[in-house]
Amino acid sequence: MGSGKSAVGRQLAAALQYDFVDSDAKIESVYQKPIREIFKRDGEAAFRDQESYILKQLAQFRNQVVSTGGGAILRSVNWEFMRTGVVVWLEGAPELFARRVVADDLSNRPLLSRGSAAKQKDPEEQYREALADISRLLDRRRPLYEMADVAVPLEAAGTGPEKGLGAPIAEVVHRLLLALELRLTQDQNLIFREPASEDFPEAPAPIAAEE
Ligand SMILES: Nc1ncnc2c1ncn2[C@@H]1O[C@H](COP(=O)(O)OP(=O)(O)O)[C@@H](O)[C@H]1O
Ligand SMILES: O=C(O)C1=C[C@@H](OP(=O)(O)O)[C@@H](O)[C@H](O)C1
Repeated sequence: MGSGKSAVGRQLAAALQYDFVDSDAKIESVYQKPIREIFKRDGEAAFRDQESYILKQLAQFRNQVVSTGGGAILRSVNWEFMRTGVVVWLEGAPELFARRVVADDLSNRPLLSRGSAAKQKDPEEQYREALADISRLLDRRRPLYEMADVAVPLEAAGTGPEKGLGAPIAEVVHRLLLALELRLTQDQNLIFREPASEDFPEAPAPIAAEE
């Protein structure tokens, strides 16, 4: 949430001459509803089913960079799909993510609980609330993010996590490519993992879109 998965993923795909797919955007186009509506009307569990279903479809393809939602790590079945590729964690401080999502668009981030009413609040208050929500999510999820194949730090050179200053997107892509190269010299198998097949575990059936 605000780590830059979409922004970095898009530039990484361009550098590699791969396709770029944002799984949240795919969910919105397949189910014809904004993510916030899916959460509001159908609930988080329905969203997670749709997310698993889309990740399973995407796992059939090669030569692509997939930017997932930040909660894709929550279901173990999703790891089977994501691990048909190399899983990257963009690792940063909650302060950095909170600053970005407040500057960006809180209204389409339903897990930032007070996001829908946030537009009326002053930026300092929005930041404090987003920071509390993101810190809580990160604390719970950190052990899952740590399962990624490659971790890329987002802090700008010379600043600590407490300052929360982010490196520019191009610098993050550069770090990612270097980390990937290093990781692949340690473990060639990462790119020779079994191709997607019919043997995949079933993704939960997504609920049908209304209307
Ligand atoms: N390295 C970066 N430096 C500055 N702004 C960034 C960087 N990465 C992302 N952003 C901005 O932060 C916001 C959230 O980025 P986004 O790619 O949507 O994150 P995510 O997909 O992880 O939720 C966007 O406005 C994006 O332009
Ligand atoms: O962290 C999460 O559980 C979620 C993150 C969102 O994606 P971003 O990480 O791109 O904001 C989106 O998938 C949904 O709101 C749930």
